[in-house]
Parts: sequence; structure tokens; C-alpha cells
Amino acid sequence: MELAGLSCATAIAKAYPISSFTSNLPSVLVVCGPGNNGGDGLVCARHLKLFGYEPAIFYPKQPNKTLFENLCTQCRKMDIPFLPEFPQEAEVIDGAYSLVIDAIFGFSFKGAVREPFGSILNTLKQITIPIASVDIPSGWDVEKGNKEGIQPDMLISLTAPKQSAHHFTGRYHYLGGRFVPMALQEKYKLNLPLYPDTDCVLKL
Ligand SMILES: NC(=O)C1=CN([C@@H]2O[C@H](COP(=O)(O)OP(=O)(O)OC[C@H]3O[C@@H](n4cnc5c(N)ncnc54)[C@H](OP(=O)(O)O)[C@@H]3O)[C@@H](O)[C@H]2O)[C@@H](O)CC1
Ligand SMILES: [K+]
Repeated sequence: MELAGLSCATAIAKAYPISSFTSNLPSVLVVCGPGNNGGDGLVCARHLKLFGYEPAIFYPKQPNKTLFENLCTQCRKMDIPFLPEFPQEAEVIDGAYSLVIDAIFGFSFKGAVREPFGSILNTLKQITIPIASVDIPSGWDVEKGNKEGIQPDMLISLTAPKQSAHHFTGRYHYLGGRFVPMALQEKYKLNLPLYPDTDCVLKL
């Protein structure tokens, strides 16, 4: 999770460098879901802060597990705010932030989206600032995608792109999570591209 989150922040900083924003401290809204995808988002928020961005986290369903509690503690100690509620109006998000990180659901998402995430995703469908999705655009079927769902500008595929990545039409697709042992890559015939040097991300 630490390496996945670092990969996400690194890829985001490459796609949206601070110099590309009008503000010196670009505000980033990181929306975290209840599983490990949300944990990747918390780690990503920490690294974005270290890279000079101004992240704020919305984390409506925090699991009662030490791992996630510790990740929240680290974020709080880095003065990353946790929003008490989600801005319901797309215009409010567009006005307050430069970028949204979608760390709501990853590969364990299934079925119809339950609240509060249904309303959140509906609002995210209306915003005009870019969305960067961690591993899978939230609300997409892992294999089939979702034409009616959010259409992110960036996708960071972790470990290996999922089948639904074929339906991604945004500008930036990165591979991150350079931690798959060679034996596993061979066993599952992942056929992963080579990362340059010691980089933890690769632009696809
Ligand atoms: N393992 C690995 O190798 C690596 C994993 N990695 C990362 O972990 C991610 C997978 O994490 P994951 O398995 O924890 O599940 P994830 O997709 O975050 O969320 C599932 C949660 O969402 C919920 N939920 C589900 N459906 C729902 C619905 N319809 N409507 C509403 N809620 C719904 C459900 O919660 P529930 O509400 O049932 O309590 C469940 O807990 C993966 O994509 C990648 O980012 C990387 O770090 C790289 C290495
Ligand atoms: K996601």
C-alpha cells in the first residue's frame, strides 16, 4: 500500500506538475473509499503534500482497523485536513480544487453503488476539473468498465492494468506498483513492460 500510494503521487506529479497550475499550492481533493483503494489514497495524499500540493481528504467510511487508523494519524500529523462533508455542488469542487483523486473503489468493487458513494460519484460526474483514478475508475466494472460512470483524465493502474482499462479515454495512463516478484509475473503471464531505471511508475 505504501508503494502503491507513492506510485500514485509520483505519477500525478508527472502528469500535473505544480508548475502547470496557476496556484503555487494546488489544492487536491482526495476521496477515499472503505477498502485498500482508499488506503492507497491516504498514502498518496501524504506524498502529494510532501511534493508541494495541498491535499484535503474526504473519507466517509473509515474502517475500524489499525492500518487505516494509523494512515489517518499520519495524515493529520502532516496537517492534511479531513473534510466533514462532501461538497454536493460540482461548482464548489471546481472552484476550490485543481484536481480530484478518486481512491474510492478498486478491484473488489461489485454490484450497484451504495450510498454515500452513489451521490459522491454523481457529483464527480459533473465536475470539470480533472479526476485521477487509482487502479480503476470508481463505479466501473473491473472488466467491462462503465460508459455512464465517471470518465477520469488520468488512470494509475497498479500492479497491472485491469481489463476495463481498455475503456479508459483520458489523457494519462500510468502503470505503478513496481513490486511484483518475477515468479508471480511469469506464473500469471502478466507480460509487464519494463520500468526505466529505478522509477516506480511508467507512462503507458
Ligand atoms: N491486493 C493487492 O495485491 C494490491 C491492492 N492494491 C489496492 O487495493 C485495491 C483493492 O482493495 P480491496 O480489495 O480492499 O477493495 P476496494 O476495491 O478498495 O474496495 C472494496 C470495498 O468497497 C466496498 N464496496 C464494494 N462494492 C461496493 C458497492 N457496490 N457500493 C459500495 N461499496 C462497495 C466494500 O466495502 P463494504 O461496504 O462491503 O464494507 C469493500 O470493502 C486495489 O484496487 C488497489 O487499489 C494495491 O495497493 C496494489 C496491491
Ligand atoms: K479508484
